[in-house]
Amino acid sequence: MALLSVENLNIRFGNSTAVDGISFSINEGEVLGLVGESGSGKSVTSLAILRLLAPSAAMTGTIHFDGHNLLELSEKQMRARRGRDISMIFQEPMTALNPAMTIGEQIAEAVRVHHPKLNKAEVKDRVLESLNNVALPDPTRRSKDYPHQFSGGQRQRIMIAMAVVNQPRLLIADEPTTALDVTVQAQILRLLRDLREQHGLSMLFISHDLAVTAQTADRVAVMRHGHILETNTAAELFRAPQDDYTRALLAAVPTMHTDRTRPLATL
Ligand SMILES: Nc1ncnc2c1ncn2[C@@H]1O[C@H](COP(=O)(O)OP(=O)(O)OP(=O)(O)O)[C@@H](O)[C@H]1O
Repeated sequence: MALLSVENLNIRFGNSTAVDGISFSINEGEVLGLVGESGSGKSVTSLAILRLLAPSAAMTGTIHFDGHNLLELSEKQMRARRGRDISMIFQEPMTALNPAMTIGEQIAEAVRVHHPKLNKAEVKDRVLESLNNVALPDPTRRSKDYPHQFSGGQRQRIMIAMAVVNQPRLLIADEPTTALDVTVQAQILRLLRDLREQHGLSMLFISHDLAVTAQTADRVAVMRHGHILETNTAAELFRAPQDDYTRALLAAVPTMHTDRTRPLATL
């Protein structure tokens, strides 16, 4: 059975439709990529899963997670799931991190919200373990530092540590590497792959970049103007794209295997 199953999800803001009857599912341990241009409805979809959209958003359809329709849960029931069963990371870690608190305190707070009975030493152990999991160097000392004392890539690691500290079953990663330079981007993608391998984390990986998505996801859903145009394994999508828009996205992907000695027309 799918861990997450979105069926016929429709999201409107007043008269404008942001998401128009989309369906997709994520199996246990699977990474689904959601790829599409700006404004296609990717972020709105992820916020709907966490029930974090403004009350002005009108939603129909179902979002089943672990057997429950999230759209029918009370706010209290949803709060118990956010950050514990389902976590999210964003493009810009500074929006998720509090600049006035040390990173250790912030991750500890994320632990205590869902595990109020743990004592101080147990919380501290979990904080250091999560910083170890994301390979932040010297976690004991650095947990006492503030967000601005880290590089962009380190901040992204810290946000990931905070997102996975309670061992969620689903991680929603919304453009997690877009703001990073290419080398750091590759390191963060590797980290996400490692976390998935080591902890069986399921993931919804959102990006406008098909190449990055294909490196990370098992299956990819291509989204445009609030619709999902096609969903396929990353390999099949590259081999035999079904939709013109997917073909256009693929044409924009630089290939490592291009033989530059051949004239362009024969490629
Ligand atoms: N609070 C809101 N009120 C009204 N319209 C909104 C609101 N949030 C999003 N939208 C609209 O919903 C549509 C989908 O936006 P969304 O942010 O999901 O796109 P996206 O694919 O994530 O793009 P980006 O990569 O730029 O974040 C857009 O047309 C956007 O203007």
